[in-house]
Formats: sequence, structure tokens, C-alpha cells
Amino acid sequence: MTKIVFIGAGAMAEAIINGLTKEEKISPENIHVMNKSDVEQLQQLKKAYHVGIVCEEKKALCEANIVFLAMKPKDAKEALTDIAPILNKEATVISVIAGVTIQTITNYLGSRPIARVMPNTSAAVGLSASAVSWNELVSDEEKLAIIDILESIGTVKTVSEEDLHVVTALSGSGPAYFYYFAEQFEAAAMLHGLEKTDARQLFIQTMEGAAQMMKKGDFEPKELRRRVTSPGGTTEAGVEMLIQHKVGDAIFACINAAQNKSRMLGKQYE
Ligand SMILES: NC(=O)C1=CN([C@@H]2O[C@H](COP(=O)(O)OP(=O)(O)OC[C@H]3O[C@@H](n4cnc5c(N)ncnc54)[C@H](OP(=O)(O)O)[C@@H]3O)[C@@H](O)[C@H]2O)C=CC1
Ligand SMILES: O=C(O)[C@@H]1CCC=N1
Repeated sequence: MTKIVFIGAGAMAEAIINGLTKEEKISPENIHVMNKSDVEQLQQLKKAYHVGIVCEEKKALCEANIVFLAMKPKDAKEALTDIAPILNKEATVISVIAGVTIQTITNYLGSRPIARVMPNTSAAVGLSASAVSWNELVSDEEKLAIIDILESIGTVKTVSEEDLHVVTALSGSGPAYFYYFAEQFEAAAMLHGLEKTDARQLFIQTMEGAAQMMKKGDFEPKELRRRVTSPGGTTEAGVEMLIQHKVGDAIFACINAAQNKSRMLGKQYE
């Protein structure tokens, strides 16, 4: 029977628990959570998802066959040191920690099956774009089980551990870029007289429509853009400003900085 413990009970842990319980992949009594000190948050998760809280003696952790690491990179050392003596020798570890490598986790928890996953917070609505990488100790059966868990929160791609850096920059952090665009587009539309609620609804629907058009896959984004852009029209005027203001350069710099940070976090907390 699959028994899961989440070490770390913040935004990412909650998004995954939400997906797992909604899809009824695992019964809530087989999911336990623990964190550092925020007892209220544990109680809130218990109330919302009917999951258990890891007790003082850490019985659930001893019995877990899947352990999610869901704390910030800076807290990984302390958390891994604490759980190392308690963890079941057979347990598979699934880390969502940005940057921190399988080798570093192995150094703390010993040689065992370890998967690194980069989900995103859209897991909370079943739409995470997750990528996963594993060490050679993860069996084919375990890989299928991990993919099954991750599919309860969205889509999953298997990538090399090296590629997780750019995945983190693109899809791990990605939702934040769209929220930033939303803030800017909303503010700009309001400056020209639109109500906030109207601006928001129009922007959301536009993002969703554009995403669906790309998903349909009939045309490359460049061709889809061409079809919106009437010669001498409004889109041309708008896109010209994006080009003049070097938004393309800003996007390259954004991905470069985020993937570099992922590498640096890995080194800083090894
Ligand atoms: N948020 C996101 O969009 C994404 C985050 N990630 C990764 O997920 C991880 C978690 O991020 P997020 O959920 O946003 O972070 P949060 O700050 O929301 O949650 C972190 C959790 O870790 C707990 N924690 C800290 N130290 C320890 C410890 N020593 N032992 C046990 N638990 C501990 C905290 O407990 P307490 O509150 O009691 O201190 C808290 O519950 C990060 O490594 C991040 O890189 C990956 C993809 C997307
Ligand atoms: O900002 C971060 O470091 C984490 C990793 C990806 C999304 N949030």
C-alpha cells in the first residue's frame, strides 16, 4: 500500500495534496504532512484534505514508502539531517526542491531511489506542467507510480537532471511570469478606461484562447501571430513597441537568470 509523507507543508505540498486527493489516487489517511513549526498550517491541511499530521514519534515517516521533500532549498540541509535516521530504508524520495541535486540528497539520505520533480503551482487546479528526472535506483514500476502521482496534478515530461535547471526557469517559475504580464496588461488597460474586472476577464480569456490555439498544434506561434497582425493595423503597432522595448531580450535574460539561479542554489546547498 502506498503511504506518502510530505516534509514541508507549504504552497507546493498543498497543491500536490489537492491534486492527489481530488483525483482519489491515494486515500487521505495514507498521506501525512509535517513542517518545521507552523502548526496552524498543518491543522488547515488536515481540515481541508483529511490528511494526517506526522506525530512526535514520526511513526508515519518510518512507515512511508514515498517521501516528498517540499521545503525551500535553504531549509533542505536541516530537514534532510533530521529525517535521515528515521526514514524507511526502502522509501522512495521525491524532491520538488529547486536546484538541489540527486547527489546532494543521496549524500544526506543514503543510496536509494530518488526522483526530482519540477511542478508548478497550477497543480492546485490540476494543470501543472511537471518534469521529472530520477536516479538509476528507481525501478520501472516506481517510475510508473511516480508518473501516475504527477499526472493527478497535470502533465509530466521525463527529462535529464541537467535539463531540470531550464525546466525550472521555464515552467516551474513560469506561472509568475504570466501573473506579472496580467498585472501589467490590466494596469495598462485600466489607464485607458477599462474596469479592472473587465480587463481581467478579457486578459484571462485571451491567454486561454491563445494557449488552446497553440495546443491544437495546426500552426507555429509565429504563424498564429501573423494571422492576428493586419498590415498597418493595431497588432502591428503594439508588437512594434514590444520589439522597440526589447521584450524578446528581456525574456532571454529572464530564462537565463532563472536557470543560473537554479544551478547556483544546487551548488550553494550541496
Ligand atoms: N512555489 C512554487 O511555485 C514552486 C516551488 N517549488 C519548490 O518547492 C519547494 C517548496 O516551495 P513552497 O511550497 O513554495 O515553499 P513554502 O515556503 O510555501 O513551504 C515550505 C515548507 O517547508 C517547511 N520547512 C522548512 N524547514 C523545514 C524543516 N527543517 N523540516 C520540515 N519542514 C520544513 C516549512 O515549514 P514552516 O512553515 O513550519 O517553516 C513550509 O511548510 C521549494 O524548494 C521550491 O523550490 C517547485 C516548483 C514550484
Ligand atoms: O522561485 C522558486 O525558486 C521556486 C522554484 C520554481 C518556482 N518557485
